[in-house]
Amino acid sequence: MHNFFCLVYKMAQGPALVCRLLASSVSVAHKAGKIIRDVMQKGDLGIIDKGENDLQTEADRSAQRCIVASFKNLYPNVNIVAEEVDKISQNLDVPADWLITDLDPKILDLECPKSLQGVTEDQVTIWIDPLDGTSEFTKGLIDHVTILIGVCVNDEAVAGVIYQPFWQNRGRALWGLVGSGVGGFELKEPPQTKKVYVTTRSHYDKAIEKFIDGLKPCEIIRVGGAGNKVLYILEGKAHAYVYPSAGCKRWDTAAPEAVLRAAGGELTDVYGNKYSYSKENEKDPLNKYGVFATAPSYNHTEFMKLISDIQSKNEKND
Ligand SMILES: Nc1ncnc2c1ncn2[C@@H]1O[C@H](COP(=O)(O)O)[C@@H](O)[C@H]1OP(=O)(O)O
Ligand SMILES: [Mg+2]
Ligand SMILES: [Mg+2]
Ligand SMILES: [Mg+2]
Repeated sequence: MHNFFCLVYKMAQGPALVCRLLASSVSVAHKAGKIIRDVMQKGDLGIIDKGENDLQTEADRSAQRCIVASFKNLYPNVNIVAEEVDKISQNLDVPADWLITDLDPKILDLECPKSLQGVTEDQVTIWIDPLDGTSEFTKGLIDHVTILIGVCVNDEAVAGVIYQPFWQNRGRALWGLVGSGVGGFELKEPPQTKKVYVTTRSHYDKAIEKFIDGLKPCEIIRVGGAGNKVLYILEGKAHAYVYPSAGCKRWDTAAPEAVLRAAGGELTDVYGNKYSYSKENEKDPLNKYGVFATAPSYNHTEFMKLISDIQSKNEKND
């Protein structure tokens, strides 16, 4: 009888906030993906260099405006942190059809994990990377590009969407909800015969090369984007993502971490510690101690021991 009243109460309340946020993320990502494809098709990318090897395009700016305006409209009390901070990207006066109010019905049907059912707007921070893999985007390597929307509760990334705008020319949304599962793709295990690691394409340097060399014998794949590299793990093309350097920010890892963790994998810094996704990190969003992510079947603690050994060896030789 008690369960019956719980069910009636839940139905009266509607889907939990975290599920609504994830459902919005999927719907908004589809629109932002279309915006990115349209910019690419027009051909005028409007490239700006924000720093050293740190590009931004019209697609980054417009996708961010669409995503942030849509979230602010539906969830005015949720904290939102997005990558692009210039005036144009922050202009939320967007065309009416960029304000997405749809909620993906498949996600709304999910059973929200008990621990997330009572979450309120003030506990939530959404970390948004409107276009991850900008460097690759400007070079026409469109398969590396993703849109990342990470739903975080207090410190933790609990739900997220990795959206590939150029997947089969129409795009697809891969999502995860920690404690519930993943969807939008087929989760695959990496090969058992050899270890495959995925790392940066555009931010490679001597120090990273030396670090990676310590991981031999293994295969190294170099591709762009944090979202894309986590997809390599999720789709069984790599055992781990290795980025032993500062450079990625919280918006690069929030969504990938949530999807990967929902699948049973792990993403931490070089010491095996989780990054915090609370809104306080907006002032200093840098993932200072690198990014190390592992597949569900690959023991993260053991991998981090291997990483620690490589670091010690490198320090001794320096
Ligand atoms: N040094 C850096 N400066 C700016 N962004 C970086 C840097 N290193 C990594 N990133 C961000 O992390 C993503 C993954 O890095 P990499 O491809 O080098 O492994 C990049 O696509 C970029 O995101 P974005 O493209 O959204 O600016
Ligand atoms: Mg960028
Ligand atoms: Mg990024
Ligand atoms: Mg970006």
